[in-house]
Amino acid sequence: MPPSATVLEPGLVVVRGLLSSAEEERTAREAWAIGQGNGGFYKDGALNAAAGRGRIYDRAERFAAHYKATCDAAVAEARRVDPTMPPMLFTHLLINCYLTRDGLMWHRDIYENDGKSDHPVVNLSLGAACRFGWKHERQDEGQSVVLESGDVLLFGGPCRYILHTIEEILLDTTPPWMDGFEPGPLRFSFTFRDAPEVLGREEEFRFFKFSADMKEQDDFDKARRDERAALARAYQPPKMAVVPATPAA
Ligand SMILES: O=C(O)CCC(=O)C(=O)O
Ligand SMILES: [Fe+2]
Repeated sequence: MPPSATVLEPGLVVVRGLLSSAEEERTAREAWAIGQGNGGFYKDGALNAAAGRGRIYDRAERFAAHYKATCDAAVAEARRVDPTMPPMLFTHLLINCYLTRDGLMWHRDIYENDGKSDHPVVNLSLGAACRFGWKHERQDEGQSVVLESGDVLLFGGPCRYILHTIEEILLDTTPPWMDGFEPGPLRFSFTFRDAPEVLGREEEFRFFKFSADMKEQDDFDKARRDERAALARAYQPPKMAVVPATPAA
């Protein structure tokens, strides 16, 4: 099946059908295996990020070459359909493993380990589907999209700093290959990031919990509001040019 891309809005694109189901299964099994070891999804016998979620964050070179190939193919496809989507260079991978229905709270990817530019965050889903919500401002009504196994969501350019949430993991919506999956139904997300600033400092971000950092989220929102207010104050309506009517000959 050739990949197909949908532009949800400029800077926000879903690419579907990049991986075969054999590739999806292989990647999920590989991620589950990496997650059991040192530097995996667990710390002191418990999942390391939340009650139902474990995470791995490390530099790109730690992972097999097919991750970069998938990321690059998704970026190329998204840029083909959306000219506002910037390029990106994959430097770090965050793998989230969700074992319960619990998703992830509203947040913006504003931290150093998320990357500091408008280059897209590239997010591959495998296993159980999820409902992904997004909006630009806190007071906006959110929109949502279901991400299924194999879907790649990219947010960059004008959407790089959107507010987003994983509303729910749909544990009963799994691809056929997950029927035989040893730990049972679960969701993986593989988030590819262009974050050259943190190369060599991966240890600092291994157990990062953004729920503890909501002040930074609030500060970011306030800075946005202030910036928009300043732009609105500085705005001068364009002067209308008065063109004299040409007298009829
Ligand atoms: O799991 C996902 O798909 C989203 C992860 C996410 O938003 C994040 O880690 O910042
Ligand atoms: Fe995020």
